[in-house]
Amino acid sequence: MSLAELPFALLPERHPVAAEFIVALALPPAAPGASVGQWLAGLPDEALFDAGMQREQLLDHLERLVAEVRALAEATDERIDSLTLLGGRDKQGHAENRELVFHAGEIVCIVGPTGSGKSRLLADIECLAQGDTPTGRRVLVNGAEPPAERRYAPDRKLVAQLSQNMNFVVDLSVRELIEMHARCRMVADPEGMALTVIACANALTGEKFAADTSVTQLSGGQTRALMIADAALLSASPVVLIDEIENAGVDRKRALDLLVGGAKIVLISTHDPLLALRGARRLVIRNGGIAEVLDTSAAERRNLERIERLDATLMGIRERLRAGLRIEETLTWAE
Ligand SMILES: Nc1ncnc2c1ncn2[C@@H]1O[C@H](COP(=O)(O)OP(=O)(O)OP(=O)(O)O)[C@@H](O)[C@H]1O
Repeated sequence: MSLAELPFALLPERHPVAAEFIVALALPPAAPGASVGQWLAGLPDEALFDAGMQREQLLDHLERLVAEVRALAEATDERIDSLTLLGGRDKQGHAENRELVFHAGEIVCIVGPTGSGKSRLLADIECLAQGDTPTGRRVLVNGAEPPAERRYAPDRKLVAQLSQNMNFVVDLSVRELIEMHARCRMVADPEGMALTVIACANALTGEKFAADTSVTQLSGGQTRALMIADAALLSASPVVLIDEIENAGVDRKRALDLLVGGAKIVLISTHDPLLALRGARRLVIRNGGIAEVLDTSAAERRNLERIERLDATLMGIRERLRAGLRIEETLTWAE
């Protein structure tokens, strides 16, 4: 059925963006039972004049809007089961000689000294490098070279990157911002989704915030928590890259659980043992190249449990300091 034949009453359900466009132009709704074409034919000239549109142009506009929305939905719904990283060369030009495959639901950590090339590796994945970055690495999607439009069209990005700083250029409430994102993603219930994302973000951070808080008033930790919850629940990107989440006042364990729950590939650059040992494996970067790939061993997993207990004790001390209490008892680390 063409758009002109569609009953006008079905427009909000079938093509919500087109329905919103009509509301935004302040055009009057159709008589009961009318199709979109009949509505268009019956629109008073002055309403069209006020909207700055001609009759034929309006149908053309609506049809293009519907087609674009459909193309966008098809592009972002494509499943990513794996990313393959084909090695390039380190800063000295030595070949990496590696082929690594990352699967959906996997956490991969990237460790290495300052300046060794961790961010470069994330950037190679972000731009789906094809031998055209300083490292010469290549990235395959589901085992094949990604088409060029994948790399360059911003609305078809596979990768959501959570960077260290997030500056908001608009002054919206948290609820408005996330609802806006949900609408762009064509989520069925944007209001409900916004509340879910906010509740999740609040579960990740010690300092809770209200839905009506302005985004510019969020602390660093709150912003981070919001971006993580948004990336986990609302982002269509099947790959999430994180450049450090330590020291941001975020519950890192929960954040990772949330992110991998959505069958995403999570790559995280970190020196935090809590995060580095939670991944199935970690890439050791030296001198711009992947020097080693370490699978997390059984002994390391056992140590992770100890480190988690240590971290819980430290968090408890932090909470007490925050509450203005003294820390005077002799501290012991229970095993
Ligand atoms: N294989 C490579 N060939 C050439 N240049 C490289 C290579 N890998 C990294 N570099 C360059 O080295 C510099 C440092 O790399 P990068 O910023 O990725 O380090 P980092 O490990 O993230 O550092 P930090 O921990 O301080 O954030 C960058 O300019 C980067 O482009």
